[in-house]
Amino acid sequence: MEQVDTKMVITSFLHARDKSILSWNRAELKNVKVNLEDIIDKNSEVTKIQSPDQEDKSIRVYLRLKGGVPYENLYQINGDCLTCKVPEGSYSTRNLKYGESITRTYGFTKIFGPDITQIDIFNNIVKARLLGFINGKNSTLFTYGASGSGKTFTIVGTPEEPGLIPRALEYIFRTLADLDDKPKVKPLSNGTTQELNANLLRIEKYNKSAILNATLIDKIVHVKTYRQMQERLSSEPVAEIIDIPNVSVSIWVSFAEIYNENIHDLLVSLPRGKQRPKLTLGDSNDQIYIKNLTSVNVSNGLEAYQILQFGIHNLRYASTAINSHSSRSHSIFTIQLVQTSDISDDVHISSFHFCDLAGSERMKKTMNMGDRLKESNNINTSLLVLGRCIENIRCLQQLKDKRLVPFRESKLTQLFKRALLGYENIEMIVNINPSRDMLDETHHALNFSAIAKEIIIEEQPKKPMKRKNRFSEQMEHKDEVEDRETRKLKHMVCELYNEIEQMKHDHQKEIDDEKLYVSNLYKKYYEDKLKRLETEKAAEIEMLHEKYQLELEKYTDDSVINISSSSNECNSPCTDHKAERNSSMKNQIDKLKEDDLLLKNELEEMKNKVKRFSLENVKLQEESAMWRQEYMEKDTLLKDAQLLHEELQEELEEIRKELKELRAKYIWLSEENDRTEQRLMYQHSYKDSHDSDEEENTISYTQNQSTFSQSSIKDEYKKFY
Ligand SMILES: Nc1ncnc2c1ncn2[C@@H]1O[C@H](COP(=O)(O)OP(=O)(O)OP(=O)(O)O)[C@@H](O)[C@H]1O
Repeated sequence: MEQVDTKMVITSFLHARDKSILSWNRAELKNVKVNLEDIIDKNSEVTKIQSPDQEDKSIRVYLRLKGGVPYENLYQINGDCLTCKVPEGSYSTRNLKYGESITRTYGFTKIFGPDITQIDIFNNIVKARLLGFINGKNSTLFTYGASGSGKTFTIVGTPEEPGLIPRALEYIFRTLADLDDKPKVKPLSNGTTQELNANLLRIEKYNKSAILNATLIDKIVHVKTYRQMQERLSSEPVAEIIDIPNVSVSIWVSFAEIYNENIHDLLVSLPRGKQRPKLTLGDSNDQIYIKNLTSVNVSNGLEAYQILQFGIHNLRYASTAINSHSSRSHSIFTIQLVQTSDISDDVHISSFHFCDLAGSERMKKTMNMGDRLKESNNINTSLLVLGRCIENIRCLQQLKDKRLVPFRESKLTQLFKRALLGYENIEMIVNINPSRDMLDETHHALNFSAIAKEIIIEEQPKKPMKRKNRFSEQMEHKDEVEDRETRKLKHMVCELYNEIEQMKHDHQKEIDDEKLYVSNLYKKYYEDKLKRLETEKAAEIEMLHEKYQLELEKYTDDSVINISSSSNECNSPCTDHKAERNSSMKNQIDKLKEDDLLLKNELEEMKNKVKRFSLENVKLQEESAMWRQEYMEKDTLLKDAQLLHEELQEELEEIRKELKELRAKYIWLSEENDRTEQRLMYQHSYKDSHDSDEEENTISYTQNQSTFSQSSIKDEYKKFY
């Protein structure tokens, strides 16, 4: 029996919180070293099996057992219950007396055994939620489990076995046939929307194509993989096509990761070596959101798949002793559905979050050091905070025990506060690796699921969100908007300049490539010529060879006849001469044979060379076609960018003109004001110098003058306009 180092196990689950997680003035919690195991032990009733009625109201928690690993005699599945036998020596039996063992039964919404396929998981867990999502409801799906238990496999999958996100995207695009590829509004991360005019739409498209064309090689691979995946998925039952009358629908996706308690945007293309900037959290009406998170409008499954792959490429993975490709961060992929009414100002946004949690892990098993160790601490701590939040919510809801839920102690729990409190649909897939080696981790995950399943969810009403009146919105944020717009415009102009520079560079490269292409054409022409010559030469050699062969045969026959006829004769003076001639002829024939062999070898070499050249040529032609296509795309982009640039310049010019006019008006009005004041001063001094009986006349005169001057100002002002 394997002896477990208890001390090591405790620290593995409950390592002290990393200082980076805490605010500088917040004290470390005292009970941070309490394990979920202890919570379970104290509240043994949490493992109770729920009635179907309770089941409907609480968080749906599913269990998936990893496939392809030895399934030992530790687990027993009875319907939706899993009975787990914990052998002696395990960390989970640390409080038991010698010889005792524990058996605990856990209830789940559904259990998926090791043979279950990805499509079964999708049909049972996500499909119904997607219909709710299309109907305007928010949903969140978590995958929880130890490192290497199959969370990423479940949520992303492989091209051969696509996971929940690619399937959900494909389902949405197959279900919503009429998508708006020119959306009227964009969902902002704070829950509000931004109206999209032609310019902003163009910027959106430009940003998207920057992601789609990030690297040509990846693009080709992703397009090919997607086509294969789509072919596979197309054999699965087709979803009913939903057409919502008088409503325009658009799909937006975003992708973020929480790594070492820092939030990063995964859909930003950065120059090589540049660090991904950290994003902060914002709070709008008690809804926590990630500020400035990129949201990309996607019009079809292929675009969505490419963007998903772009984000995955930016995710942090590392090799640990447990999983050679272990996610080191929590990743959150969000699909947003924006529905805008064609007949009113109504906008409704629904979100579906897929949250792939980083795997909980034991330091001893992962053998992590340095950066990996810090990552592990942060991962385990944020999962611990998640566990504590869930436990406290359960106590609040069921035992009416007033407890503070420590949402603020990790970014993950802050972000999903509403979902965890039961205000949104929430599903949890607990992945376990049923091998004996992972027993403690599995036990831990099962206990976590038992608490999570107790949380009660509330009915989610669909609230249409009224778009703000454009004028009032502008008045409210006039200064802020102006400021932001100017900054945005400046930034855009800079970016466009950079882009134009980049495109010039690319253009030059294209020209070089074209040159290469032309030189290849010449090369091919000369190669063909060479080939022709070689064939002709080979035929000539062949002919010569045959001729020599004939001559040789003829000569040999003659010589043999001559030699045999003369053998009986006496030694004539010409016998020696003939023998000499014979041997010289033989030498010549041998030499000719050698030459022939050499020529044959040369010919063979030539043939190989030609074969190689033609293969290279085909390759070069393919590359050239690819480059030409890319060039054409870039050219269109450049033209678009130039058009946008010109339009922006015109807009800027108009703004400058307006400002100039306003400044002239202002100067004219202030001068006019000075003149009126001078006139009035003059009239006052005139009044003082006259006696009282003239006073009334003066006043009326002054009033007349003043009225005159005011009306003349008005006239002039009208004239000015
Ligand atoms: N049900 C399954 N069937 C076949 N292979 C699986 C299954 N689940 C997981 N795997 C394989 O096991 C390996 C580890 O899985 P995966 O990366 O999904 O684990 P993880 O829980 O996300 O780990 P980490 O938290 O370390 O990122 C992968 O190679 C994956 O393909």
